[in-house]
Amino acid sequence: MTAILSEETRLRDEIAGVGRSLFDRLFTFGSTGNISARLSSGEMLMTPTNASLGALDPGRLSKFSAEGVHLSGDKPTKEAFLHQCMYCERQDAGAVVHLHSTHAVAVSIIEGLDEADLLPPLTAYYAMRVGRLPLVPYYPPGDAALAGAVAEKARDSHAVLLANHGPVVAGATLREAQYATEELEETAKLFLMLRGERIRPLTAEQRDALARK
Ligand SMILES: O=C(O)[C@@H](O)C(=O)COP(=O)(O)O
Ligand SMILES: [Zn+2]
Repeated sequence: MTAILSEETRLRDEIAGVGRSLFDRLFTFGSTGNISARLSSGEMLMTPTNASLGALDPGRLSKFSAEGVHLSGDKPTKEAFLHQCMYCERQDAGAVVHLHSTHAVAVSIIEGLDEADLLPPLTAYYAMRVGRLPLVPYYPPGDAALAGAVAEKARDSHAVLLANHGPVVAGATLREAQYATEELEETAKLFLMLRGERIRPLTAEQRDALARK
């Protein structure tokens, strides 16, 4: 007989599976990064603080009410406010992924890039999955001011890059947030590989046509 899993059980398993996949493929390291997902009730599941994304226990994820009160599970990620801010600004968001992926972190440290949109649209897939990438000024991890600064940039973009820290990406589903975060990292890698070369990114018209799809 096929067991029918509840939405929450499915989402818990998915968070652990996505975390393991990202960790195993070196998209984040140690106990860096955090993941959250929103249930249709508005309640949120988040990864616990100091947990490795490679070894999450679905039953120990932190659960929050729709109003942001910690209800159960382990002590939540110190970026819980940041995740909640993303959901406030992005009404369509069903999940948020934050990583310390190496190439994106490197881009977050470079001086002199366009802080309203750090990476050029090198490929169609980047334009479709990520779009624009604003820089959020530096604040220490877990600082309440970091959450406010993210909210300001998230109004116009589902993906932001925290200065000297890493990407935060919202998606309608956890898979969408995961794929967009991976695309951001690969494009950051391409951008660094191509520094010093003459490049031909997509034009504004080509990018805008893809963003509408
Ligand atoms: O960079 C940090 O300290 C946090 O943003 C992070 O990535 C991991 O913190 P926890 O989710 O509290 O473990
Ligand atoms: Zn972090």
